[in-house]
Amino acid sequence: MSRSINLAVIPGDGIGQEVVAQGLKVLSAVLPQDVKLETKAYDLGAQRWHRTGETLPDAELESLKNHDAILLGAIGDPSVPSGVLERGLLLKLRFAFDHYVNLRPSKLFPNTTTPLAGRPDIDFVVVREGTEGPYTGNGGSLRTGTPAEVATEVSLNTAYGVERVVRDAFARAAARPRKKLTLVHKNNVLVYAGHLWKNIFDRVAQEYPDVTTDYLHVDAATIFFVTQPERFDVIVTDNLFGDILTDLAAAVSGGIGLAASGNINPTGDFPSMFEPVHGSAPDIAGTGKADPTATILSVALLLRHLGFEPEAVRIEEAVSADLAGRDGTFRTTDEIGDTLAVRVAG
Ligand SMILES: NC(=O)C1=CN([C@@H]2O[C@H](COP(=O)(O)OP(=O)(O)OC[C@H]3O[C@@H](n4cnc5c(N)ncnc54)[C@H](O)[C@@H]3O)[C@@H](O)[C@H]2O)C=CC1
Ligand SMILES: CC(C)CC(=O)C(=O)O
Ligand SMILES: [Mg+2]
Repeated sequence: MSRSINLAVIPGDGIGQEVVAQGLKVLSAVLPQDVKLETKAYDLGAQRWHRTGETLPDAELESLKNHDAILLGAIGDPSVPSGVLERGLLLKLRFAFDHYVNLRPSKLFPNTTTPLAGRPDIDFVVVREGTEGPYTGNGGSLRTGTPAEVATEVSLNTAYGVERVVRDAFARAAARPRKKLTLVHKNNVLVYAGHLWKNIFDRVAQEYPDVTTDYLHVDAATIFFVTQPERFDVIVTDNLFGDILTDLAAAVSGGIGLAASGNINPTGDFPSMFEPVHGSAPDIAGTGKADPTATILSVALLLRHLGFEPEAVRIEEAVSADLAGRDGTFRTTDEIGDTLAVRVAG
């Protein structure tokens, strides 16, 4: 049987371009010869916007649908008004392709730095809702720019949207050895959205008697991410809380340069999109300091999603071995990519 991967690549802005180049290098190196890899690069991001004023034209959105998956670097640049690309390109993709499961695993690899005492055993996954919450653009501003300005940014939560992501999280928890699922929200204050989440969570829990469940308010969850991260196995939460918690998760488990993610469309109606958790890091773009490992681990998630499990494991093992061997000597983005490409090929 001949196998192939038809991959869309959106390098995007800042370090996005640098880390995606390394991700592709490792992807090419890990694939067996009988797998045909076709890539198509999409020129989307700040440069395109400056040139044409476009963020994500319909023709490109249509074309992106024809791929097996998307590899994205990062979107956003200080030269573009805040939100234009983040909303008009990145979130537009996540919403248009119904990426309702934003999967963000955290693992403390050997020999990596953590600010936490005692190197706790961190191995959890955040299932962040990806299409609703306060990120839908459901807001507005009155008397803009005046001292009497009023702004709203309403969090949208539908029973349909919450139930499908909660179900996905229960299924993931049931498939893991510890079988534990924590709902994180803020239902002591956000009573409407919070109770919708909690009620659906409790109802679906009845179908999973083997899964231990837990609930934490998001503020308390931040305490436990730092003091007791080993208590977490699978976490399900809304779009905003999940965004914030996963940067914190990255910071305690080796750094933002190691944090991978997948924007999954579980129904397979649209291509899923894989990207590092971090952004375009304008402060280090062009310096060679960007760690491409997060993107390379996102490539592993992409391969697993497409059914290339052995290749995904090879990348994860190569990263683990590479991190174990790091002695603190600075290596450029390219050097890390080259090393990992050699490791996965060997
Ligand atoms: N998925 C995406 O495309 C995302 C885009 N952004 C956008 O990126 C731009 C910058 O956002 P920030 O808030 O500064 O977040 P950021 O994640 O780009 O950077 C935060 C800090 O982490 C460091 N960092 C990030 N990735 C790193 C890597 N691979 N290796 C080493 N250090 C790394 C940066 O140097 C910076 O000090 C903004 O325009 C923002 O909207 C932010 C987050 C996600
Ligand atoms: C730039 C945001 C829209 C995305 C973000 O910070 C994230 O998905 O982690
Ligand atoms: Mg974020």
